[in-house]
Amino acid sequence: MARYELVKGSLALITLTNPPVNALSSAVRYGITEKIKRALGDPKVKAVVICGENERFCGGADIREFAAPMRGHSLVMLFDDIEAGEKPVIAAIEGVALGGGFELALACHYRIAHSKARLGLPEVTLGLLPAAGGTQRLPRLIGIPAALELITTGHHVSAQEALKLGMVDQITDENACKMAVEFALRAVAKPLSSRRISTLTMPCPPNLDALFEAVTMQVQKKARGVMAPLACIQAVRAAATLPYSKGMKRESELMASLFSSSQARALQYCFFAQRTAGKWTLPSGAQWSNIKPRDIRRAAVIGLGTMGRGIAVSLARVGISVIAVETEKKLLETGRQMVIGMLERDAKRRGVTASLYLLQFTLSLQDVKDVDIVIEAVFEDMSLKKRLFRDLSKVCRPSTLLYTNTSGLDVDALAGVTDRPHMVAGMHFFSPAHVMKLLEVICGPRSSSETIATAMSLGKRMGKVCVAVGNCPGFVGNRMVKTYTDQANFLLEEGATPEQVDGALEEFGFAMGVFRMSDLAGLDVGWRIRKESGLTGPDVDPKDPPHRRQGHRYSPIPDMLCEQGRMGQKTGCGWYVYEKPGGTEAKPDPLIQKLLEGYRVRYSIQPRKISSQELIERCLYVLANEGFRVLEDGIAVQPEDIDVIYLFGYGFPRHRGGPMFYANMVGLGRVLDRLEHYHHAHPDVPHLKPSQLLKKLVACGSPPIQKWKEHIKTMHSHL
Ligand SMILES: CC/C=C\C=C\CC(=O)SCCNC(=O)CCNC(=O)[C@H](O)C(C)(C)COP(=O)(O)OP(=O)(O)OC[C@H]1O[C@@H](n2cnc3c(N)ncnc32)[C@H](O)[C@@H]1OP(=O)(O)O
Repeated sequence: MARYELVKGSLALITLTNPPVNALSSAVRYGITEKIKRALGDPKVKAVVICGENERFCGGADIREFAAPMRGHSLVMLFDDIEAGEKPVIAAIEGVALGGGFELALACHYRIAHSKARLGLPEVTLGLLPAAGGTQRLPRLIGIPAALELITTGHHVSAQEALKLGMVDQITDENACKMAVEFALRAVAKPLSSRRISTLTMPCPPNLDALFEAVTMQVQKKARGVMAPLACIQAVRAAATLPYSKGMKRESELMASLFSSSQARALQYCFFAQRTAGKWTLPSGAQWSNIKPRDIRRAAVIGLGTMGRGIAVSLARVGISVIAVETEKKLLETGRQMVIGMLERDAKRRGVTASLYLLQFTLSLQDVKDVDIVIEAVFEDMSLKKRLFRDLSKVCRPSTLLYTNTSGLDVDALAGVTDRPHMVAGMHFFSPAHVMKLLEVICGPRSSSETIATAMSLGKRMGKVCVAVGNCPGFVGNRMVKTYTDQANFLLEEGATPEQVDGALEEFGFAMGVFRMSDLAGLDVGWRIRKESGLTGPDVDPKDPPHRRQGHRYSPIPDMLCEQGRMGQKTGCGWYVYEKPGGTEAKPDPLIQKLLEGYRVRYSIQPRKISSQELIERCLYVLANEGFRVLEDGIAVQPEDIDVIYLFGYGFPRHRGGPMFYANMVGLGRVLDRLEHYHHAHPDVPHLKPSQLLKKLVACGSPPIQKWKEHIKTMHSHL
């Protein structure tokens, strides 16, 4: 796990050998400890270089080992030994030096980095803090403000930034290891005392209290209820106010309070869930590792509304040429200006040149005949989309893949009108498409493995987190979210206010509660969908009373708001009132209170005080319950896929892990009990009825989430 070589007769080269990222597993820690002892004890050795195999220094501690208490060799002791040693030790950083990997580099006397390397202390993103001296050494090296920023955000920095901040001593475009060897031989004669970071005097700014207070407020605002960033601040404060050894003790105590916390477990689950979701499998046996995606160079985007523009930008900024099609000159010109503006702003932010030459705008569908793929992003109207897909069949060359950006319509119905149903699938982007990370790739029953592989690979190229899902109304995300918003509406009927429901959800960790979010997105979006599905408007069965549809409970309150022109932020009022149309500061609206009171009187509903616990349970357990149905219906393959969709597409708080992980943390037995209780109280809400899979898992003793897949396997897959 660590290789030892004697180079040029007097230099020990220690190479970490734990692919793919040379994580500091217990075996690697043992390996380095042994090799360092050998090098420091060998009189022939005058200097030491530490590097990583496969041009990757080290990705930090082995996160998989965090599932159990840490055993084996201590990194803290190893790093103290390296730093205190009388021979210069040089870290040769290629690829990444992250977490424990960067702490290892901080314990060395010099750091040489390749110009493409990235460095950082991302522990906070895993619910932890850098507990191998990172919170004590980094502020001594680069100052408290810069260290606080890096440690509380977990941001990685480039080698160039690292050099500017003083995190590394040199950067090179050549092989960093070779460079470090030459450097080491020169360093032999130099004194080491000023190179031991733990002994350096802390550069303390005069307004220390104000600085820590400001950072604490910033962190609390950005990550409400999240423990790790606050613990990081306390650890850096210890570095600022205590001697090194006492600071280390504080660092270790704070780490102990985080290590087994539910937040740390959730955040580490998210790390692996994201990687698990990328490894898609289809029932045919086709999977990410055995199907070659097509190489995409030319794409067409049909429709230059909000979604189409974002998709065009996402494609062009990764070097794909885009033909954007609109039906009217005015719409085309507006779209063109918006896309160019977005690309230019994006390029300026990234310090690159906007690739405007990749864009072509046209009113003629004929112009897309030679593209590799088409992404349709027209209005959410099935007959319009079918017409377009028929036309695309005629216009496009036979090898062109066709994707729809529908947010919930039947992908197979669209495939069915084309001459190439196996080359049609869904690519459901989230708005704004050039910003939001999630891409649901919808696999229709006839979509070929290559069509799916190409969408997944293209999404990845665009920087998206891609999840392959099956074809059903709303797919995974929107199918589930309906149950959540329905509960929120029912809770209003029963006595809650929008601000109470939102308050509970925001306290739970959502950046925005359901009603604020609906005001931001526009209430008309859901209204149009409800009208199309016959839940409101002229197609409603006249025998249905306003609060029942198709035999189930229905809340007409959102429709009532739309009928009054309350479409959300854009009209200056929705569930809240805003200072002006387009305003963003939500204030409770007495008119909404009146509307709710009138509604309750009309339907003889006795309002009651509803606890935050009930608000959370009703909204979130029903969400997980639908997630279990999604799994049993074979629309998602594994709970990780659902959680990734919710983390990246719906703002589910990461420190709660996603709806399925959250249900698992609460305890499946408890979720089942509460759902039974609520379903008993509301028998006309089928979504509250516990799903078969939830019951099955509870009956099997509530296995850990990673094992649920074994209980789903026998069910029918739509993927
Ligand atoms: C007393 C306690 C003392 C010390 C405590 C130290 C705390 C830490 O060090 S916590 C770990 C901090 N490090 C990180 O957070 C880095 C996490 N990894 C990454 O950010 C990325 O993986 C990457 C290193 C930047 C590489 O990215 P990429 O090239 O895109 O590859 P991936 O697909 O992400 O990863 C490949 C493969 O490696 C697995 N992996 C990555 N890092 C770790 C790790 N630190 N521990 C265990 N496994 C790791 C990752 O899951 C992938 O595995 P698959 O099986 O292929 O999914």
